[in-house]
Amino acid sequence: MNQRLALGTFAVLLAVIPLIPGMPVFWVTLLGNVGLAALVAIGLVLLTGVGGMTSFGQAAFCGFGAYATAVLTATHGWSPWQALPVALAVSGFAAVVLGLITVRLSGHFLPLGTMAWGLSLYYLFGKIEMLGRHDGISGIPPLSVFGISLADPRAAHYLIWTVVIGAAILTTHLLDSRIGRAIRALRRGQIAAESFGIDVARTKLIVFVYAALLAGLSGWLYAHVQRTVTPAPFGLNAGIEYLFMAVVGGAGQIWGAIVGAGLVTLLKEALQRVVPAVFGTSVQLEGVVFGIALVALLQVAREGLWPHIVGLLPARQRAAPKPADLLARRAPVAGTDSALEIGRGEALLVLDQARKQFGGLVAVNDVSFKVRRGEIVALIGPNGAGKSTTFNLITGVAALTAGTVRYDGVEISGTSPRVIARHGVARTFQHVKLNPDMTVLENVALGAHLRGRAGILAAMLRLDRRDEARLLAEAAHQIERIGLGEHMMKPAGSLALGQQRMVEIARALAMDPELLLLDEPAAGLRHFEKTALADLLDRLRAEGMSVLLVEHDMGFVMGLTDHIVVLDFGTKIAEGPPEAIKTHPAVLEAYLGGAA
Ligand SMILES: Nc1ncnc2c1ncn2[C@@H]1O[C@H](COP(=O)(O)OP(=O)(O)OP(=O)(O)O)[C@@H](O)[C@H]1O
Repeated sequence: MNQRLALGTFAVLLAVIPLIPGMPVFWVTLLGNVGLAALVAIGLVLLTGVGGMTSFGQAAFCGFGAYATAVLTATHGWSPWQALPVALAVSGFAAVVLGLITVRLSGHFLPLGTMAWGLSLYYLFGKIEMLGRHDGISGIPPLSVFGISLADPRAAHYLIWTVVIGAAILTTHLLDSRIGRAIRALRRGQIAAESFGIDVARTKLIVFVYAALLAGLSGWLYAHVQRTVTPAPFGLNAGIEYLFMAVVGGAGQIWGAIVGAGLVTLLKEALQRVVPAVFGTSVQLEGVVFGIALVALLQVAREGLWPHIVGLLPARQRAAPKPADLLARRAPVAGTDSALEIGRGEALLVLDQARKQFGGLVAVNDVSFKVRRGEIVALIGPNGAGKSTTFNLITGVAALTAGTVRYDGVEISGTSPRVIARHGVARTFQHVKLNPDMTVLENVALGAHLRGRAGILAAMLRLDRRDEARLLAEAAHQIERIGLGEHMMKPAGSLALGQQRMVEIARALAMDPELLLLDEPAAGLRHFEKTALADLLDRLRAEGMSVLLVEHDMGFVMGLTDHIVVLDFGTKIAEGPPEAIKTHPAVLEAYLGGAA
């Protein structure tokens, strides 16, 4: 039984349950509640488990959806289906407003921020006259589909679960796409993601709104199933429960959200029956036992339940794409290699009196140099000389205190890493910044992000497959190029450090850059790997690419580069061809001190 069959079996079970003779309506209603909660939890998995943004306030978005449809249908006589787009728009708009404020928060301020609006919106719902204050709104009409009323929970069950399974499938598709990779990069590799042209703030907002829309949809369904809304189900407590569902199911697992929703809902229900029977009704211990049970569960299954469930299923039948198949789909990139030939020898990158101060420390002291087209330039100097800071000034990671950086005649100082990436500047990092849980192929495909077009809707509806195949083919080509083809489908975190550095180079090449910035590319590489890297850079230069590298391995630098710039204490002390630098007195003094 493969996973698709498992899903099919699950769907059939769901379809059959209401038809079982004698099945109490109560159980069908409970299953519907699981579905409604699962819808919110799917959004939370994307937001928290995948995107790394913890939200305690998700229940409030259910409230927006539920109250919007309650007002429109119960008070103004709209049909539920007419009210649906408005309910979603209200939830989405609230998410944009709250998201613009919240997603920029980092660390513990983000969850605290979500708690703050979770609490305040709950009180707001209970204060507004139009929303019926704490009594809420009743008399909400039931849903009907093609004239069939869904007032009976058994009928509503089918709609709820069709929506849940549909949402899970669409969200799974979304994650397996160009935008999905960008979302997955949010958790660990934000600086790297920006350096490859991914708009991190926008991507965070997209995820935030997506999760809120699912919550709003759940709220809309809830209102028409319950037929009455009050503030209680949309408060902070409910927000915490949704978060539990997402985490218990398996924080990064879309299908785990359904498992988590089922477990938490059923556990709560069971405890409400069992605990009073054991301890009596005078002490309300259900909440305490519920909390202890969930904490104990998370101790046993730290990654949530879904990985354990998947472990019980037979291995995934869908084979990983074969590198050769991927490569076969690679289309030649229009106007790259030949375009690089144009203007060889002209200045491409120009630093003019670039300066960076950290308080009183001058890390980069009015440094000027050029990188010409088709040239490999090395930036060398003792530890703390200012090399990485200079890289950060060029790539927009750090802002200049004074001076300018021009790229291809355009001033790029003061612009963001994303904009600089769009100019055709790709980089690697001194401390490797890969997403260890993503495969090598996916990591490298992140580098090709700007070369793809498909948006979020295309990804969800699987209309992006041609675009996706092209990006993966390009990534596969670059991985083959650096000699790591056999590792393509492994998690990047499982590779040796030297190999991870090479993967970063492949990722940078996947961007199809004109200028490649490499921060200590040979660090951690074995001798034969350094030789292979030097050969690769030599070939890239022959193709017309420009390279600026920071490197401590002098043998590597002297044998490869055309031009060397030497920094010491932030100041340029020499520049010239390798032969001149080897014997330059100031360089010998800086590296060897008085012994020179
Ligand atoms: N964010 C920062 N805040 C304060 N000081 C910093 C910051 N970043 C770098 N520095 C300081 O600036 C100086 C230059 O650091 P930088 O990392 O650019 O040197 P480097 O030549 O790359 O060194 P290494 O070869 O050891 O990586 C150092 O004195 C460093 O401590």
